[in-house]
Amino acid sequence: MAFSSPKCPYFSSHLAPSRAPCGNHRDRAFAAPASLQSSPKHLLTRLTSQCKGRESTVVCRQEAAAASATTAKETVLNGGLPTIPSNSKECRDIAGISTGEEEHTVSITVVGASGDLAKKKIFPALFALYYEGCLPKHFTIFGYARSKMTDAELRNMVSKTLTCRLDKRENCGEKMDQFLKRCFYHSGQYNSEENFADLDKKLQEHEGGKLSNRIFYLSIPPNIFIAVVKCASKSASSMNGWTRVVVEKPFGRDYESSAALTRGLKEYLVEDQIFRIDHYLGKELVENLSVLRFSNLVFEPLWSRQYIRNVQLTFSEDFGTEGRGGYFDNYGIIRDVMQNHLLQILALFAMETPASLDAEDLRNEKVKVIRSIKPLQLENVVIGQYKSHKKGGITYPAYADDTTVPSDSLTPTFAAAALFIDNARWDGVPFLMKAGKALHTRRTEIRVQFRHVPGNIYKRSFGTDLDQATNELVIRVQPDEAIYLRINNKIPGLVMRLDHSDLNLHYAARYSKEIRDAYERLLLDAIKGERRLFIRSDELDAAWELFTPLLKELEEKKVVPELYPYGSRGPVGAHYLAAKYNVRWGDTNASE
Ligand SMILES: NC(=O)C1=CN([C@@H]2O[C@H](COP(=O)(O)OP(=O)(O)OC[C@H]3O[C@@H](n4cnc5c(N)ncnc54)[C@H](OP(=O)(O)O)[C@@H]3O)[C@@H](O)[C@H]2O)C=CC1
Ligand SMILES: O=C1O[C@H](COP(=O)(O)O)[C@@H](O)[C@H](O)[C@H]1O
Repeated sequence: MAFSSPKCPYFSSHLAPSRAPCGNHRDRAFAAPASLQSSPKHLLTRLTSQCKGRESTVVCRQEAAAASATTAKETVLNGGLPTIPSNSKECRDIAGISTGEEEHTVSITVVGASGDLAKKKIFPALFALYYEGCLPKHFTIFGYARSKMTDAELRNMVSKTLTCRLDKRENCGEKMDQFLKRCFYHSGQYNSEENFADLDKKLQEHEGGKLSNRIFYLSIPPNIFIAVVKCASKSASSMNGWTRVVVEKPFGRDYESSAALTRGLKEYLVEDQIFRIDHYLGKELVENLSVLRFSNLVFEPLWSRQYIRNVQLTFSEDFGTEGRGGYFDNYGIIRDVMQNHLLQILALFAMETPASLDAEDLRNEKVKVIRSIKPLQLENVVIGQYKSHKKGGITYPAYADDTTVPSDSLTPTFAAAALFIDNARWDGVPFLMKAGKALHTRRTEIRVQFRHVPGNIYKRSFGTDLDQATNELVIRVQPDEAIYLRINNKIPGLVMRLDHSDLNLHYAARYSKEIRDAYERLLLDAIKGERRLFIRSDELDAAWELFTPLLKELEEKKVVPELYPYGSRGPVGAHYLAAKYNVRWGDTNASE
């Protein structure tokens, strides 16, 4: 069975039944009539000739597939495999592509292969999957970009960023060579159907007439997403298997541009083919959030306004936007981190229990809770921008010192916000978000501060500051992944003195395994067709609906960000904001 390699446990173990790909067959736009499945080459010729010259090749292909489906009653199109009921073993196999290894191929085209993300994340993640035996037997990776490069040059470029697992290094060099032999390059324009048709020919050669499944990973600036999707769908989509498109953020810069992007994508794709990446969803501890909540009796009953005083979601980086100023100045930290990464974490934290782990059930709950968030008020938001700072003989630059940033830029590099969820579970509980660049440390965490113990008989032992004595649950997403619960205990001895201690699940101590990069998990899921960790379009709409009015107000009123020194803890305003809701940021304690 393909993909059920004994070395790669992920296909069998955590593959939640995925109804979407089998239940509604929405991948049809790029699929093939079953009657023709036995002869992909024949199919290719037929469909191409039928659709040639038609205004919408995609629609033409859909029609061809639909017509064939009515004649061949037992037909199905996702991957050209037989119809099977939702949630069945076979359905999972289709989602996981684990049918006859010899008959199918997966081709992954990294569009924008010459770029930073491709080099830094995508190729290394693909190699890590290969190294673990998680890619199918017949796979091919193509880099696509305008830069002129030979296959050898691509391989040379890619080889510089591949690394071996710390915990498994055997045969690494050999594996790298084998992996690189499966990587190819095709140079082309992003808006040229002809260039994509040439790519298609090369892909077909590699597929060798086998059932073809294709992923296009759009690692390019968003203004060219639609041109690429149009060309890829018209000229290089699979004729007899599935075609999926992985889309990188940013998905627009406000509600309108995001909706326009979605509309543009949906001219050529159906929703189930679109895999919008928010790489924070692929982070180990973000995925673990639901496990923590829903599989531990000790937490779920406490997960509400009754016991939780506030929730803090913080993202901080100890470096600025150097080298990315041009991109960043058009977006700012609210769009770059809050509207996506932190909001997604909030949604997972605060949602109701999904009916199942099915992607649609989970995403339904996330959408619901995002929609329940009260409109963001300007007075509940603080923005900042880092300024130059000299420390230890080094001068750290101001954001506006970047030559690609206008010197009078008002773009926030820091933001803090208080959000409130208008539902029975969370009424009145402040969810405080804080995200910033060029701060004193790099850390992402979720911090839950519980209420005071009512009528606490030990209150005298805590002095006047009862907040110091409340329990805190911290999920440290990165670095040094950990989940710890702060409790009160007696200091051993004959006198009654209390202390705070942490019950600590420290991943490095508990597990010898390296934590996987988020892109590995997400790429694997895209190959399997597992959509749980990808953003659905209505989720995206809800996220933009929440943030767009605030962003517009900030821009229209030209709100001036509070300056904070590079390497500091950010603007003081963030503390006043928290204090307004009787909250103290937990990450500002000296011990943190
Ligand atoms: N880099 C990162 O860490 C992250 C990136 N992202 C997103 O991922 C995507 C890719 O990021 P990244 O690799 O940094 O981007 P790059 O700016 O490096 O662009 C990728 C490739 O796209 C082509 N390209 C760049 N600008 C243009 C343009 N104006 N018109 C046409 N083609 C262009 C270039 O290839 P060529 O000239 O060879 O065609 C370039 O190598 C972007 O959407 C980005 O926002 C998201 C999260 C993190
Ligand atoms: O999406 C983004 O994320 C990175 C941070 O990602 P991480 O995995 O390194 O934590 C951030 O630096 C960047 O500004 C943003 O676009």
